[in-house]
Amino acid sequence: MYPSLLRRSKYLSEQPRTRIFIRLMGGGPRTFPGGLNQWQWKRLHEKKAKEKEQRLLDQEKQFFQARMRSQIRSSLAGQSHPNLNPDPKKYNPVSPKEYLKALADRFMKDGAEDLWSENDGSLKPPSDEQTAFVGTNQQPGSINSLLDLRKLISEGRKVSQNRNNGFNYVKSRDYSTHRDLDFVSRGDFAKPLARRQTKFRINESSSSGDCEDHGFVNDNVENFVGNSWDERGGVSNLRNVSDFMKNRGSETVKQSRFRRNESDDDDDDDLEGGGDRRGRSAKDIGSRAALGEYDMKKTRRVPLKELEKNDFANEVELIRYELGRKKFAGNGGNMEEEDSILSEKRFDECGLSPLTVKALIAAGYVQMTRVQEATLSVCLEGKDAIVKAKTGTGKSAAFLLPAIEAVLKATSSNDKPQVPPIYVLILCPTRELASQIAAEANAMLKYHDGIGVLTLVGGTRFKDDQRRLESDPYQIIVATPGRLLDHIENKGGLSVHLMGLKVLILDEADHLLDLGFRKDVEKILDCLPRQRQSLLFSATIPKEVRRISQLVLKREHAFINTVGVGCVETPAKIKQSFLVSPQKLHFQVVHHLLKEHIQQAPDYKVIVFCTTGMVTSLMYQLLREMKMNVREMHSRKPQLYRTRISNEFRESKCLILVTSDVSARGMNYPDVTLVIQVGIPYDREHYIHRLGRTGREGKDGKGILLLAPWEEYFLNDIIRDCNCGLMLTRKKDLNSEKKYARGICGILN
Ligand SMILES: Nc1ncnc2c1ncn2[C@@H]1O[C@H](COP(=O)(O)OP(=O)(O)OP(=O)(O)O)[C@@H](O)[C@H]1O
Repeated sequence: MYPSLLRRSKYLSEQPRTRIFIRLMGGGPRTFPGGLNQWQWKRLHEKKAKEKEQRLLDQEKQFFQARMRSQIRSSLAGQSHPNLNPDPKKYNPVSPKEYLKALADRFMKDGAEDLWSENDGSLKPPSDEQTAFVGTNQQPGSINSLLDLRKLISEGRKVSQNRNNGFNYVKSRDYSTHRDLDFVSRGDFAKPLARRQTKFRINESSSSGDCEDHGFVNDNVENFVGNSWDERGGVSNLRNVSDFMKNRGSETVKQSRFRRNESDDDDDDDLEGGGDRRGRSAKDIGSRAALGEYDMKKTRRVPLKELEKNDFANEVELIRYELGRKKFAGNGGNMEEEDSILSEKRFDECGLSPLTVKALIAAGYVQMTRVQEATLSVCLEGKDAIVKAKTGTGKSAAFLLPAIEAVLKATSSNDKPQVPPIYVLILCPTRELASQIAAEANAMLKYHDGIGVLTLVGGTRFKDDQRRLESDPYQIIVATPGRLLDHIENKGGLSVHLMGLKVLILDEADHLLDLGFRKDVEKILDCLPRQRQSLLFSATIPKEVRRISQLVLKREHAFINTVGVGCVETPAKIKQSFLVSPQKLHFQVVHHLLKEHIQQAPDYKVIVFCTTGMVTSLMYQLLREMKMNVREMHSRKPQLYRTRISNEFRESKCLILVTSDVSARGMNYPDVTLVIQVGIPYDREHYIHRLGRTGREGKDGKGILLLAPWEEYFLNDIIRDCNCGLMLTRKKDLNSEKKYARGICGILN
């Protein structure tokens, strides 16, 4: 094919609608209905979508105008309009233009400015008062400042909706607990706002014993209180309000701020914390009141896009989850118990086969975990789903159980295919994880005869795989993408077996859809039947992955998120801290941390993550020289060695595993007491997954992130984007502690 054609087809295949079409047509059509070419077809759809949005906006406007007319009529008649606020002094109505702007905010997304027409008034700069509220460094009159203002209005509106709209209640639930302050204080953005809160949090932490076990890190926590945020340049980092707004966490601050404004006027000043607020309060600008109570619409417009539909499903799941939590709290559960991963529902209540339930009980599973409860009903119905739940909460069983049920259903049907089909394909990123999942599946199949599970992973003899595939029928395959693709491309007949596939599962889906694996996964997908159920699971699902997930999932899929929108993504019981010290001292620091931990926890089990295989190997050798009980695991080691070490570490106590990221995701080593991450993790997701090797099943755990001074910026990344934990960025010059010259440490949650 010509290069330009190649480029074109690549671009087209990235366009969801066209891609689906291409897939349906098997290879991509040259012409589209009506004799249109690809580009005309694409433009036609874009135009239609725009027109639809414009129509909806027009409808909203008409609705508003009708409301205004009825309001004017009733005021002329001397009656009070039901939608008018009874206390006009308290809630001054805004002008229709301002209202329209706020209204347009509903369509506030990329390119929404196009929806504005001259009739809506020109895009004027915000008034002085508004600018004063929004921030300080904006150029008056710049479009950016206006957009920020709009965004702010819409944020305020959302918060006011939270109070009125049942669905949005869930989103705001965390603000109403003592976690408010954790949430608000998280991140640099919070510094100018919440010095008092931070002190409060520290005191709270110490009094609840949160910080007690942090060793030398915690010794300095009290001293941190006295330091100023400005030490780290945190306040000055926020160069302007755009930065502030872009910051996801800042939305949290805004929301919390509004919420507090609405609920408790007396506390406004404390939360606003100084110079940013003049004149108008948040209530005047952002809340429902700011819209003069004209905006009484209780139900939201029907979402247009698929993603919005999924958000709705997400909201429903959140409500279910929240109701469960409330019910539990109502039954006398306290906060501590609420952190348990288990729900109240038992496995025998959800329509699983009795033999599976028997095997689960034999494995010690009686009650479901929350993620299992949330997903099982959806998955058992055969729907596609993308599921996000914290590390160590039982996601593996959540996808294995519906997979096993699908196999049972398929085998019990009367169709007897000539080639024994593979009914379930589970893809995962690492070999050890594949073996672990296969072992768990086998445990659940303990009482089912004739259902086989096969792992296809790299590092083993290809021929052995082939021999096994030929000799025995396997209904469930657990594979890493590379090896599976080898089999598919090798024309060993695997593709034929895969034609009967019923369920495809991507564990650690975000990683598998990441650039490193995506090409292989796409090739595999091309060989699978389209009529199948697809399930995607991970503890982290960034937005981009949600979008890419459309590659795998059907249009009508469920998005189940048991983490909660905007909630901390790491298990609550893991105490996280960080340490910044010169890189040349890292080895000594790790050695010291390990010695200290071994003294504190006699049954220690520690994982030390290093950035590369070579560093892992070096760290292992040094620690071994220091007579520590240590093992190493990284991709440079042969598979047999890796499997042996993995099994040994799973069974043992009093052992240290030095490893690269091959152990970062999914590995379930029980009772790991400490995770040390040496050097900057690849990204925030890696940080979360590595940390998640401890504190599993709702147990306690500790995580320490050790950074070089030039890697310190990563702290801002995890604060800003991931809500990994509360970030008390207090830090302490450890010169006095000679061991870590110029070291800096702090508590992450
Ligand atoms: N219903 C249950 N009852 C008791 N224990 C369970 C239950 N479900 C899972 N577990 C246990 O919880 C632990 C964590 O499970 P699992 O490895 O599936 O977590 P995960 O959510 O997949 O974690 P990760 O995100 O790290 O992959 C395992 O030890 C598993 O045996």
